[in-house]
Amino acid sequence: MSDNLEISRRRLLGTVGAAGATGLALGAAGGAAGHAVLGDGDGGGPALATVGSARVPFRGAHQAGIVQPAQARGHLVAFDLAPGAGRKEAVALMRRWSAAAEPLMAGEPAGSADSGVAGDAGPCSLTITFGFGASFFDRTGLVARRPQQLEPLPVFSSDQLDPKRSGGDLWVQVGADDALVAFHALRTLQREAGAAARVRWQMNGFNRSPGATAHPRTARNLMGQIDGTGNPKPTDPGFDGHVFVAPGGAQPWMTGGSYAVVRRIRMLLDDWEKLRLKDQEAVIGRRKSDGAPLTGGTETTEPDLDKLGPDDRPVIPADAHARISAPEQNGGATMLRRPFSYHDGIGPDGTPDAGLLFVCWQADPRKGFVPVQRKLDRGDALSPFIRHESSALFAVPGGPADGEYVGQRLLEA
Ligand SMILES: C=CC1=C(C)c2cc3[nH]c(cc4nc(cc5[nH]c(cc1n2)c(C)c5CCC(=O)O)C(CCC(=O)O)=C4C)c(C)c3C=C
Ligand SMILES: [Fe+2]
Repeated sequence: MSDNLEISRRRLLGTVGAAGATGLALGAAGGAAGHAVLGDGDGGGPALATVGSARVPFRGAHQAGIVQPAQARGHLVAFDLAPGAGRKEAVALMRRWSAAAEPLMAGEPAGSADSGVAGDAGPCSLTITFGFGASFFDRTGLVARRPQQLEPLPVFSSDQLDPKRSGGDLWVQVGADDALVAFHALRTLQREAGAAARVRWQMNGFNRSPGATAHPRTARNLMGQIDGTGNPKPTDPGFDGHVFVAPGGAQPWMTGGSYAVVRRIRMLLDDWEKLRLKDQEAVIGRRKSDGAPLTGGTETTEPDLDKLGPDDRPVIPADAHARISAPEQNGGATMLRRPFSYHDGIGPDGTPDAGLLFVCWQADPRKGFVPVQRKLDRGDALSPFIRHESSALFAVPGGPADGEYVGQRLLEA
């Protein structure tokens, strides 16, 4: 491998939160965390370089849709078990969902009744991830197996949460680099839910499409910022410990699993876009153009939090979002952010309902999201420009072994 290729590979590895990474990055990052992306030479399919052929395995130590780069299209859907449905119905549902998810992620029809919507497409990096909310354990009589990590998130002073779009017994995250493939997976799973579960809320998101930019740079959000730079990398020594539940915990069925915090965060774009570029950059503490810290360098340069400007004030302001949320400022609290942007239309007053479907992954939300959000809630310069509108927390079990369905170790232990 030439030096240049080596450098670009390392940079690509740093873009785990970005859509649009190449097959090289997908394979390398996935491999580090127990996943591989299949393509070229895999059964004589199309070339690895095409978006359609990238495939993420359904089985493995961890579920898919956590360490892979966030896809161009995402659907987040919470279901509630139907009245009267309990553990038996939940077992049957997870069996059906797993039986459908495995072929779909391989780019194959989900049984003979497949609608054919994704018929001409490859897997397109489709991932389907399943999680359980705290209420699932009450509904199924499994309270003794509810992890302490699922204790309700604290109420934050800036929360403006809609209960109808929060919580849920079950959660499905669908991501794909093609909108038809993503829709097809979502619709198939919704049909498979049958009478056992009903949709509680659904959120649809997007990211940059693979190949849209030649820059191997982290993706931008709808405020225009490069978002995801500080994410832990699968190649970091402590990555697995921060993101995945280690063996030997109080709930063995969660080994290899992770906890997903989901927040629908509206961006108050009319107010944000009125700010001058300099002020927007001060809110985050990074340059808008290339994501570099205000103390200089490139996107991957460490911010110098102690550096003072000519006015003797910190170059990265005390209330800058990236300063306040950094692990070093929060006793090491670390999470893997894997968001989708959303746009749900423009209100009668011309205000866009747009923002971030913030999804973050950690081995324990009490040591990841919670302390960081507590701090942001107290004095983040970004707060006047965002609004947390819904919230949910899910236990996402490890990936299924051969012959298993997702959640079997919880439901049948
Ligand atoms: C509680 C966790 C966080 C919420 C909620 C959150 C919302 C949020 N963030 C941005 C934009 C950016 N965030 C950035 C960094 C960053 N944010 C969090 C946590 C939350 N953000 C962390 C842990 C970090 C990394 C800090 C670090 O390691 O230094 C950045 C800077 C670039 C980057 O590192 O990603 C941006 C930009 C928005 C717009 C938003 C809500 C809508
Ligand atoms: Fe952030």
